[in-house]
Amino acid sequence: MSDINIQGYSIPKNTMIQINTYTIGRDPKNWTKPDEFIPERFVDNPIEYKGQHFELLPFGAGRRVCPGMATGITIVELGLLSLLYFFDWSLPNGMTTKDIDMEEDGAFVIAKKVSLELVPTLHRW
Ligand code: HEM
Repeated sequence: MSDINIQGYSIPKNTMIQINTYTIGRDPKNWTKPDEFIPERFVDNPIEYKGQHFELLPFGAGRRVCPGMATGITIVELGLLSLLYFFDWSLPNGMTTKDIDMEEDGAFVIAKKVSLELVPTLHRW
């Protein structure tokens, strides 16, 4: 370990550095309407999540990248796919999408402040 200089910032040796991937992933320089849920933004987009594109780092990057990346993606995709395939989803008590409170809460880990409540109905083909 030694002192280093990165893009004009001098960093003494033994400094602990934390990369704020939350902020990077919401940087308007990289993303249009970064706070909006627009999954289509990833269609035909060369930026992917595997740690090679620093605009999007859900699994980190480099030597300490998440070793469970493939498992994590499989669990999320399979879980989400099952929920969407087998159930139709609606909001309770006459709520509309505009009534969903998207406020976030937390510090190191961010989550929705108010839990999302949905009503699943078994889909019939
Ligand atoms: C969608 C699911 C997951 C996400 C978003 C995720 C995200 C992350 C992130 C951001 C890191 C830190 C990477 C870094 O320091 O640059 C990490 C590390 C790690 N993840 Fe995951 N992870 C997921 C699933 C999993 C699963 C399923 C496993 C194991 C079966 C796993 C095991 C680990 C381990 C052991 C580390 C520490 C690696 C190290 O420090 O060398 N993760 N993960």
